Amino acid sequence: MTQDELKQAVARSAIAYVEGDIIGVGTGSTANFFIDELAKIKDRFKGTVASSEATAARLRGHGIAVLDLNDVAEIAVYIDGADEINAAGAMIKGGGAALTREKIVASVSKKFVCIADGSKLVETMGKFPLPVEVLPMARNAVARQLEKLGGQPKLRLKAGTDEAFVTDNGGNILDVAGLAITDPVALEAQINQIVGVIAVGLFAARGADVCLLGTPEGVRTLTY
Ligand SMILES: O=C(CO)[C@H](O)[C@H](O)COP(=O)(O)O
Repeated sequence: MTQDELKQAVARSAIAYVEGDIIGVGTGSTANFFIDELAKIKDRFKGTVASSEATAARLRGHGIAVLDLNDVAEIAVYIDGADEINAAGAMIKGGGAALTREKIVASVSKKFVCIADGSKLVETMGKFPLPVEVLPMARNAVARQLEKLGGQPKLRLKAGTDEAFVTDNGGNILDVAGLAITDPVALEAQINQIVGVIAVGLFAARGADVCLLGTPEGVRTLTY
């Protein structure tokens, strides 16, 4: 099976977790497969809250309503991919640059269902460089603080240019290599304290409740 077929399989399995009137929807290639599956059952719910402009556009393209989070009191379930996930359900996210809105939508959702191909399950997180969204004026100051934590931050660039990538929120992203994340909850709290950080792509204090992991033998369900 290809990685895309594994992603498609978990996206299909995630439909069983759809509940409530409003669905929280993540960002990335796995989330895109999920959106395509969600479109098939769009008469079963009222609308969605999207974690990025790209996700909102794909949902609207399927004729699915996208609501402003300010108009939503409660989300029963948030479904999203991950760049890495560990045995406790802590994740690295943000490869697709949507970490801040993903964290916000996840924080108001009762259940977080992570959908990922099997390659994302790791023992110790940090091989995937940790994305940190920062205010542009603070990016060098934050980078120096991240170096003190043992990381090697690198400014994410717009593909094919040497200009800084700009997120949906007007932020920049530092991708931090070289961190062996043995205590994800503590590191998340520590990075959140750095002035100029908008959000860190460590989802540990609020990790996944369920992970649907695509493997060649079928979809494995991990619960936390
Ligand atoms: O956090 C994310 C976007 O900000 C994605 O969930 C993460 O990058 C995984 O992406 P993909 O499903 O394409 O492997």
